Amino acid sequence: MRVETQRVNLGERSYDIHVGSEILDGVGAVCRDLGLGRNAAVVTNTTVGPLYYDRVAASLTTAGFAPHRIDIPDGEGYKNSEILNGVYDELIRAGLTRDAFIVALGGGVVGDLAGFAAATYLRGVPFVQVPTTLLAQVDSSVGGKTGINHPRGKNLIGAFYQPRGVVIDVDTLATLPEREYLGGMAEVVKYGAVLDQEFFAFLEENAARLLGREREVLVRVIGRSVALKASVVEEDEREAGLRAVLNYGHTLGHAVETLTGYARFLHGEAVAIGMVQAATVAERRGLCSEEDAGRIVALIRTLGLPTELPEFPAAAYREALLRDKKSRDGGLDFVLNRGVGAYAIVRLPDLSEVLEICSIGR
Ligand SMILES: NC(=O)c1ccc[n+]([C@@H]2O[C@H](COP(=O)([O-])OP(=O)(O)OC[C@H]3O[C@@H](n4cnc5c(N)ncnc54)[C@H](O)[C@@H]3O)[C@@H](O)[C@H]2O)c1
Ligand SMILES: O=C(O)C(=O)C[C@@H](O)[C@H](O)[C@H](O)COP(=O)(O)O
Ligand SMILES: [Zn+2]
Repeated sequence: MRVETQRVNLGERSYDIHVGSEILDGVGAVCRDLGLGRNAAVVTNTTVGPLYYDRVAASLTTAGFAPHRIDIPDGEGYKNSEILNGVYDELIRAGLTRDAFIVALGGGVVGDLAGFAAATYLRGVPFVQVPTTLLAQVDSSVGGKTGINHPRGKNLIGAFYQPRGVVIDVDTLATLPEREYLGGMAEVVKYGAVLDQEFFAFLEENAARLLGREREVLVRVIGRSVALKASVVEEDEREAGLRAVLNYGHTLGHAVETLTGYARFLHGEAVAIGMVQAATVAERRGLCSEEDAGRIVALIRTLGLPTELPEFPAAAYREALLRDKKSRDGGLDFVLNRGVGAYAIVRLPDLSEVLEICSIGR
């Protein structure tokens, strides 16, 4: 199969995203072409490591690198400062100096945490993303948002730090559990819902093929998703404005994740719930017809994702929402869909409207 390469144009921080089949064995060659130093810390987790570490390590060794394996425990609940400190300990124990680099091999949790370790270890070493979940392939491996959660809120500690390259082997999705695969679909729906009407229609028409994980359709969907994300990041790398569009569904989604202790819903599931609520708010505000809001909800349902907000007191939602990074002065910028395939970022001076429309606290 062909390998498609897309460039993320960010001046001296530009990099390539390679998407294809059987390209895990090419990670070493990509790192060599980037001119990276000899020592590579491969951060992975206790699930992905046993599946894919050996292949990545072999390709690094063949390309002349010395790989060091660092395993973290598996789960969103471990995207925290304690585990991050453990990674620093391992980097120091291995004696890795500034000419070393980090390879993040895994899903978004590994990518975010390893990326933040790379941003901060010795004030910054290069890193390469090798995402192995659908979510990480279409979203978290691209764009340079790295970080960890805080018990009071999602991704509250982090840095913008771009990878030097991204290697996406779609074959790794063959071992991904169904629920995780569907969770990744939520971020795919997000791109269509607010950025690309044609892509949204393609997803509607090809939902069955996507559910069947057909490789051809997956390569196309991953390719379009990263292209859409790259175009947003190129315009607004540090989320001064436009990039907030990638947070569609996340304001309530993050609140749901925090309130449920990162245990009940996957990130993508929480985003799916948040998108349903955002479409409802958009409809009530006259930004979107009932039909278009219905299409968004229907696609989310077809892809087997949840739509119902879990019950918590309004005060709990209010507190969680105000911790959103788009919040200031008691209000927040809320990303809404304008029909299907376009967006509006609306300033909500207080949260009562959202709480009322979403029937929170009733
Ligand atoms: N930085 C960003 O721009 C960005 C974007 C979206 C999401 N995120 C973050 O990403 C995280 C969610 O990422 P995720 O959905 O990838 O979750 P995850 O990293 O927890 O991975 C999901 C599960 O799949 C397993 N897994 C990974 N690859 C596998 C494979 N190929 N085969 C079998 N099992 C595999 C993992 O071990 C884990 O159990 C959240 O923390 C979210 O905040 C970040
Ligand atoms: O890349 C972005 O920008 C995003 O918002 C992508 C989101 O899917 C992702 O979940 C991100 O980590 C959310 O970031 P946050 O700044 O809202 O914590
Ligand atoms: Zn997300």
